[in-house]
This record gives sequence, C-alpha cells and structure tokens, in this order.
Amino acid sequence: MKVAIGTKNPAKVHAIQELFIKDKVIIESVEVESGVSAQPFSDEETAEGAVNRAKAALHQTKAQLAFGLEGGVTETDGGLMLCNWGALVTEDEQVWLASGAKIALPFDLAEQLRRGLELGEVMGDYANDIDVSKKEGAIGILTGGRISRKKMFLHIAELLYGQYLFQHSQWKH
Ligand SMILES: O=P(O)(O)OP(=O)(O)OP(=O)(O)OC[C@H]1O[C@@H](n2cnc3c(O)ncnc32)[C@H](O)[C@@H]1O
Ligand SMILES: [Mg+2]
Repeated sequence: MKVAIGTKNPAKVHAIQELFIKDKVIIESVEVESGVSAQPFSDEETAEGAVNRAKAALHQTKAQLAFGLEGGVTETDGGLMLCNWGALVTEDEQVWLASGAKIALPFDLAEQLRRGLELGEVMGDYANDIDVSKKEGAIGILTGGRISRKKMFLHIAELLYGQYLFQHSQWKH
C-alpha cells in the first residue's frame, strides 16, 4: 500500500511513519498548498487546511490513502489555544477528520499572534530556535517536553486511521 502525507515537515512526516511502523507501507511525503492562511485562526480554517493538504497529496502521488495535518490557533473562553487537525482521504474520496489536544498559549504569546505574527516565528523567538515547528513544536515547549508535536500528530493520525479501519472492518453494521 502507498500512503501519502502532504508536507515535508519532519514532525508531521515522522508521525505518519510511526503510525505504520509495523506495516509494509510506502510513505511518500510531498509539499502541497494548504489553501488557507499561513497562520490559521480557527478550528474551521485549520481543519480546512488539513483536508486541502490530504486531497492535494492524494492527487500528486496516486496513493491509496493520504494524510493532511495542519496546525493553527483558535480563540476560546479560556484564551487563544493551539489547535491541530488532521484529515485522511482515500482513493474513493472518503474523508475522515480528527483534531488534537488543545492547550492555551501564555497570554504574551497569544497577544503576539493577535497582532499578526505567526506561531512559528513567535515560538522561534521564545525558544531561541527557529526550527521549533519541525522539532518539539509549540506544544512540546509549553508542556516541558512531555507532548511533542510528533506525538500530538501521531495521536491525530491514530484517530484518523482507526476510523478508516473501523469502517473497513467486518464489525461494521
Ligand atoms: O511545512 P508545513 O507542513 O506547512 O509545517 P508548518 O510547521 O508550517 O505547520 P503548519 O503550516 O501546519 O502550521 C501553521 C502555522 O503555525 C505554526 N505552528 C503550528 N504549530 C506549531 C508548533 O507546534 N510549533 C511551532 N509553530 C507551529 C507554523 O510555523 C505555521 O506558521
Ligand atoms: Mg506551514
């Protein structure tokens, strides 16, 4: 089976590689457009980016399954929160969606995003490492290393692939 992922970001690609670690699967990562803003600012926009990435990756690679993973932020009563979404699309154009765990950004970081800066830049400054989004991510920094961006995206990927397997299992009604 061939599986595609619509990004070259190692934090995302490694999550999909780990999802299929026990399976004979060829994983192809391709750079695609998310079709949403560079810094998505709602759950809806972030989810849309994930779906666009998955569809674009499927078309570019002719894989049987394609994943799109997208990071964003969303305003809530508890402050500006990190939000992450994933989409899985299949050859026959079925789409599954899943979101990741959410945590609030510290107020000073949230204010920088509200002023128009991107999370990647803000976290780069905060952690003194421009490549944070390719490594532990904002969620990794803000959880003291307990939940890395890869781990968070792996959880989303498990939710996606689990739904796909359930629908294709003999237990379905
Ligand atoms: O190459 P791609 O797949 O685009 O990887 P990315 O790191 O840019 O990831 P997204 O486009 O999904 O993220 C949207 C924006 O939010 C930033 N971002 C999202 N999650 C992040 C995280 O955990 N740590 C740092 N930056 C993050 C990212 O840099 C972008 O500006
Ligand atoms: Mg990006």
